[in-house]
Amino acid sequence: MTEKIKENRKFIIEDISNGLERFPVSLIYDEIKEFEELRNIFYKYVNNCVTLPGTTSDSYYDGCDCKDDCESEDCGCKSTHGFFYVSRGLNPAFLQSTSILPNISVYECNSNCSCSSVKCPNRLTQHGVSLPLQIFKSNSGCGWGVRSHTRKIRKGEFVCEYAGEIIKTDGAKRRWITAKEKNEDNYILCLKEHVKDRILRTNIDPTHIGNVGRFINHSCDSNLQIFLTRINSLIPTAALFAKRDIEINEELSFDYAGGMNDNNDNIQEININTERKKCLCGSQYCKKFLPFDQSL
Ligand SMILES: C[S@@+](CC[C@H](N)C(=O)[O-])C[C@H]1O[C@@H](n2cnc3c(N)ncnc32)[C@H](O)[C@@H]1O
Repeated sequence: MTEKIKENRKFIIEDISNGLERFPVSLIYDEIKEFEELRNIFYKYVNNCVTLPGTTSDSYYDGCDCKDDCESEDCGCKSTHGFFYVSRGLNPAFLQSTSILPNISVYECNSNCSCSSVKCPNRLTQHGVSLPLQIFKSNSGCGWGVRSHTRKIRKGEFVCEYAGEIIKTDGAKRRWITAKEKNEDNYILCLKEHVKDRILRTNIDPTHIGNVGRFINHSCDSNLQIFLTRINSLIPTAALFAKRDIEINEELSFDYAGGMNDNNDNIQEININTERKKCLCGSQYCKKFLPFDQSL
């Protein structure tokens, strides 16, 4: 990892992903101490989630047998699961339809498909970061944050996934309690999908092992939205897409609750019981506290 001193006396790591992402992910900071503190906690960059024993999913879904790179409506993946992408981004219709974690999953073409892994338009998040993302100290008081520092992001564009260790729920509970006891930040994202009468739960912990998504802060009026995508595994990927056009250097954010409404009437009570963290997003729609998963 190369570290340079810039003229304005800020330090920059040119690519914290060490070449794992298609685009370098830079990290800019003012004091060596800040980077050393980060490295004591976050010690491994990965570009996809890593599974621990007991959390793997061996089942695959079938692929398509397209020879035309999935142009035709007969594509097995499209006709079975639907088609969500246009112009190398998420169809804006899906972004407008809901602000909550939608009860749909995007199925991308996968290693069982015969289409081109490069040209097929039904392969997007699997290519990883395609934007000049930069990790920086946010002005909001929320610690590190993420922005796109040399180009705008257009509505529907894929930004990055929220990658980390996939852990079981009892492990997530243990880790959450330990972090709370040590007064450390919580990074665990719990995804819940309602499938028939069951809730499928996926816990992602990027505290120590993760990607750039780990540095994205919460906002009650966010510019990114989570969608679940599935590629080569039934374990979903938490993919972050732009909800609207985003300016250069505008801080990126997503709703940690996936937009699911907290019951505001109970917020004070919950705060007393669980010591929820105050939200610093500064939006006019701010719900005052960070979302909290009560099952942890
Ligand atoms: C996924 S991390 C985001 C990156 C984090 N800022 C960092 O410095 O590593 C989540 C943590 O960031 C902080 N955070 C994120 N959004 C926040 C917000 N709107 N208000 C206050 N703290 C926030 C909280 O400490 C939270 O546990």
